[in-house]
Amino acid sequence: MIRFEQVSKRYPDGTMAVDELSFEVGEGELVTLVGPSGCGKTTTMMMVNRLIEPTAGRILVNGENIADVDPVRLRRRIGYVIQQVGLFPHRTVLDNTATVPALVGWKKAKARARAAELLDLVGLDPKLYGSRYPEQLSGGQRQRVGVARALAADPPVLLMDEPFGAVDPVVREQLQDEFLRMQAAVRKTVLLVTHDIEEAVRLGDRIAVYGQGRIEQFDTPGAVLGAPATPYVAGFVGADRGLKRLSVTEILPDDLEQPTVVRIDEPAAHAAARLREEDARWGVVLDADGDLHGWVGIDEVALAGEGGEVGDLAHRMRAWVPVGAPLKQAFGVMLQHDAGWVAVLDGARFLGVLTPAKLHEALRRSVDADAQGVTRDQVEFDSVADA
Ligand SMILES: Nc1ncnc2c1ncn2[C@@H]1O[C@H](COP(=O)(O)OP(=O)(O)OP(=O)(O)O)[C@@H](O)[C@H]1O
Repeated sequence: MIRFEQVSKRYPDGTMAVDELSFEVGEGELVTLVGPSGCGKTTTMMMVNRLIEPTAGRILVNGENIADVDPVRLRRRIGYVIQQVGLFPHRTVLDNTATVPALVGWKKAKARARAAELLDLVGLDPKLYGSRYPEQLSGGQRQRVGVARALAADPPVLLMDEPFGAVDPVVREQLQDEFLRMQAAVRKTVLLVTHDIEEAVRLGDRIAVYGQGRIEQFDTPGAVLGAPATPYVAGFVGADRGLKRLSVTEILPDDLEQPTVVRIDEPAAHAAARLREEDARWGVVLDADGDLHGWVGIDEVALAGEGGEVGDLAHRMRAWVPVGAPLKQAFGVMLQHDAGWVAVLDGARFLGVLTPAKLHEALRRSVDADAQGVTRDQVEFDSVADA
C-alpha cells in the first residue's frame, strides 16, 4: 500500500535525514517508526503526503508514484494526525471534525452527520462534546478529535506523528487502547511515528527501528524484542525487554492452570471433601454452562454445615482477564487485587487461571519461540523448564 524505494532526503544544508530507505507497509497494516530524536522519522512520514519532497528514490501509494499525483488530491486520501493536533480554536468540535469532508465538497448536513459518527467512534459523545470548543476539552479529548478529523474523509492511509505524545501516561494508554480497538474495526494503512519503544511495540503490527537516517530492523514487535538484529537495536529496546514483552505476549489457553472446580449448586460438604482430597485451599465456582460464578475457600465450605450450597458462599471474582489479553494486563490485575492468580475467561466461560509461575513460563516460551523462529505452541516444554 505504501512502498518506499531507495528513498533519500538531503536537506539543502547537506543534512542527510533519510538515506536510501526501502520498505513496504501492507494494506490495513500498522507500522510504527521508532528511534531517537533526529533520526529521520518525521522526514520519512512527511514525504508520504508530500509535505517534504525526497531528493532521490520514489514512493508509491496504492501502486501510484506519488510524485505524479497532485499534492492536494494526494492529501485528501491520506489522513494526518500530529501531536499539536492543530484544531481550529473558533470552530466547534463537530465542525473541526467535519473540516475535510466540507473541504472536498460534502453537503454540510452529510459532513456533520459523518463527523458525529466519528466522534462516537473515538469515544466522544457528539451530543455532549460536538458543540464545545477545543479549549473546553482535555488534552486527551483534543487528541481524539484530531484522530476523528483525520478519519473524516475515510482516507485509506493514515499518518500519525507522535499522536499520543502530549498526554500523561495513563491517558496515553487509554488512547492507545481505544485507537487499537478502532483500528481493528476500520483497518487503515497506518504509519505511526513515536520515540517511545513501548508505544511502538504496543501498537505496531511491525516496527521499523531507526538508526541515523536508516532502518536498522523492520520486523514484528516480538522479533524486535526477542532477537534484536544489531547491538544498536538491542541497546534501543533496552535491558528490560522482557518487561516490554509482557505487553505483546497474549495469554493462550495453553498457558493456563486448571484449579479445582466446584459447581454452584453443589452441596458445601461435598465441595469441602473434594477440595480436601485435591489438597486445594480454594475452588473456582462455575455454573452449569461452565461460566464463572466466583470462588470459594475450603474453610467456608467446610464450616457451612448441612444443607449449605456452594453458590450461597461464593465470592465474586474480581481478578480476571479475557483470553488473548496481554500478560501485562494479567500481571496488572494480579497486583491491583493483590491476588495470587487471575481467572481467564472467553466471554463468560471459564478457561483456567494464570498464576505467576504460569505467567513466567508463557513469557519464557515466547522468548524461545522468537529465538527459534517458531510459534509459541511449538516450543518444547522442556526448554521452558530448563531455562
Ligand atoms: N528543514 C530542515 N533543514 C535541515 N535539516 C533538517 C530539516 N528538517 C529536519 N532536519 C534534520 O534532519 C534530521 C531528521 O529530522 P526528523 O525531524 O526527520 O527526525 P525525527 O526522527 O522525526 O526527530 P524527532 O523525533 O526529534 O522529531 C535531523 O538531523 C534534523 O535536524
